[in-house]
Amino acid sequence: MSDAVFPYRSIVVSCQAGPENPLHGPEPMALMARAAEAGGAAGIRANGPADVAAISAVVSVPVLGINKTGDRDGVYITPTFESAAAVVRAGATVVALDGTDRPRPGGDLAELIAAIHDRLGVPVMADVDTLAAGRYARAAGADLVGSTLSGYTGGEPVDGPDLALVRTLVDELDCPIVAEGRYWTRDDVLAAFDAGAHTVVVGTAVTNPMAITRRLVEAVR
Ligand SMILES: CC(=O)N[C@H](C=O)[C@@H](O)[C@H](O)[C@H](O)COP(=O)(O)O
Repeated sequence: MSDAVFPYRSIVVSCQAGPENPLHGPEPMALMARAAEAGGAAGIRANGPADVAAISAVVSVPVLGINKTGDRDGVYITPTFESAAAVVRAGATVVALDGTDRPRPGGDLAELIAAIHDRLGVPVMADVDTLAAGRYARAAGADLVGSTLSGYTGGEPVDGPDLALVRTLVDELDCPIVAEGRYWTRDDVLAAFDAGAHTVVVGTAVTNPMAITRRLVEAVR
């Protein structure tokens, strides 16, 4: 398997903190990113132009930019060309976006990906929830496909990573597959690579002390 944006079998760390998190803001996220890079992360996933700019200024690994906007019930991860352009202007060298076939504010997925390729000159990772969405996104021109949205587009909350989806995406699609979403342990990560993942993105388990603490506190209740 060739390197594609990230080296084969690498860990990318997602450095994101919402407004409810005391670590919210570009400076804490830039420190998180530096720590992740020092620990061996091959890339950083980050949300919004301010965080992407702060992180891009202090790390030398690729920054996978997203731009979350709009209603969480619909397409909110980099839904439009402008949202993608803003994170590329801020320093992202690859863009991730919602690759599902749900209605999207910016129009057709294939047109959006083509515009990002042609006008911004960066590769695109499609965040998907199912094999059908993975096929749709790859046909629309996505360079990488990730399992990011599995468990987040309806239905019951899911516990643990969706390794089955990673496996089927690897089997069915002719592009690197990124395992993302609820990876917490070394075993989780190794299982993703065993399933054929090219890269694993880990967020909460590395960069969200609030969630890590809550998990431990709840375990001993
Ligand atoms: C569904 C959605 O919006 N996922 C987001 C995508 O950028 C982030 O909130 C996640 O933290 C990221 O995918 C990493 O996943 P985890 O934090 O589980 O390791």
